[in-house]
Amino acid sequence: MLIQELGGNAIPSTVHDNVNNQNNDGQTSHELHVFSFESITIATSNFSTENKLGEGGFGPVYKGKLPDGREIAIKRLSKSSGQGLLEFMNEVILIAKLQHTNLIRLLGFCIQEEENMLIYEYMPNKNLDIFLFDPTKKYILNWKTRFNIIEGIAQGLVYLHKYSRLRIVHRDLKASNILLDEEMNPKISDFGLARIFGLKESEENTNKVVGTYGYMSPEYAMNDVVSIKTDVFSFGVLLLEIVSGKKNNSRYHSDHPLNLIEYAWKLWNEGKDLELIDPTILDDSCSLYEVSRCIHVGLLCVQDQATDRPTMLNVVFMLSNETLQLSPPKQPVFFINTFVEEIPISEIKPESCSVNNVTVSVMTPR
Ligand SMILES: Nc1ncnc2c1ncn2[C@@H]1O[C@H](COP(=O)(O)OP(=O)(O)OP(=O)(O)O)[C@@H](O)[C@H]1O
Repeated sequence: MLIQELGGNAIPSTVHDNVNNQNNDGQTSHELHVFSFESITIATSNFSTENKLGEGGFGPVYKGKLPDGREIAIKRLSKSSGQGLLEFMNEVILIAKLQHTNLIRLLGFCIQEEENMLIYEYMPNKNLDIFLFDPTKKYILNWKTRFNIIEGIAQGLVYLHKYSRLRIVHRDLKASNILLDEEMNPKISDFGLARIFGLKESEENTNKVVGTYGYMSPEYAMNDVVSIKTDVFSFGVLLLEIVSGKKNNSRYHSDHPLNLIEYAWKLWNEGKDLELIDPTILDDSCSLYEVSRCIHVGLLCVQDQATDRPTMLNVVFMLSNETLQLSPPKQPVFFINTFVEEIPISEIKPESCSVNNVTVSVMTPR
């Protein structure tokens, strides 16, 4: 991996060592820029409010413009995130090694005294959440675009789970973590929360819990068990949200307080699954067969038992191979038993979930 220094920033030698060690593992070599704080300050007009793109659980994100005209996004990690230099460097190395058309690309990093920043390629259409759940913007997402987004996310996850050499579980997959380029192609973001798995390990208990309410699988929400099937569950929720234009952490159905998963399963079981479709996608280009198959695949992904869920590779196969017979999805039990009464979030697992995009996380050193 080639590191280029922009602007003469003072980098601790361990940073160089850590990054350079990655040269030995046979990964594709590419450039990772070290940005000076000065260059970032200029690019963001001194971190002006106009350049602020938003704020996530790890701090604010700013838009910047480099002298050559390139646009960038700067994630300014809050000092209170508990992230030390080592964790930061792990994240940098991890992300920089991941290269796939459906993953956001890390261009470099900046270290200023106690403060760490990640520099990404800029995504002009921001994220999926902004379009999907906005009554005026959702029209921009026709079915063809939505299907392309679904397929892209699935491909990105297959890469993370299977082909990236490291087995990576994202753990916080959700609509706001799907960034969109100028052509509305999806790029999965936020790998700061991902965890590297040893090749032989398939799942583990972890005391570092990060995730978002509505997207967390039962075994993760209740027992902190993480595996690639945790992401499959979140992908299933995302798929149902993309098809329906509805959020999973809301209640649907007038008589019973069903969440999106329960509602989708009920409709599917009654042979009325197409009632789930967001009416805004119903035009001539919309293949109802394709939509129906997506709902079916989504329901297979959100099954309570991790072992019942397909792998992301299977998901890609199911989405692309129309003749493949799909098994019936099992009825969701977990949500009926635990969430049907509006249990206050604080009573479920206050330290490990988020509501309305505010993620609350327990961060302990690795
Ligand atoms: N590379 C990027 N290009 C354009 N916008 C971005 C980029 N990265 C992040 N953003 C935007 O910045 C905002 C904050 O993003 P961030 O990933 O920090 O938080 P989040 O995903 O909204 O929340 P959480 O931290 O809970 O996952 C979001 O609106 C996101 O769309």
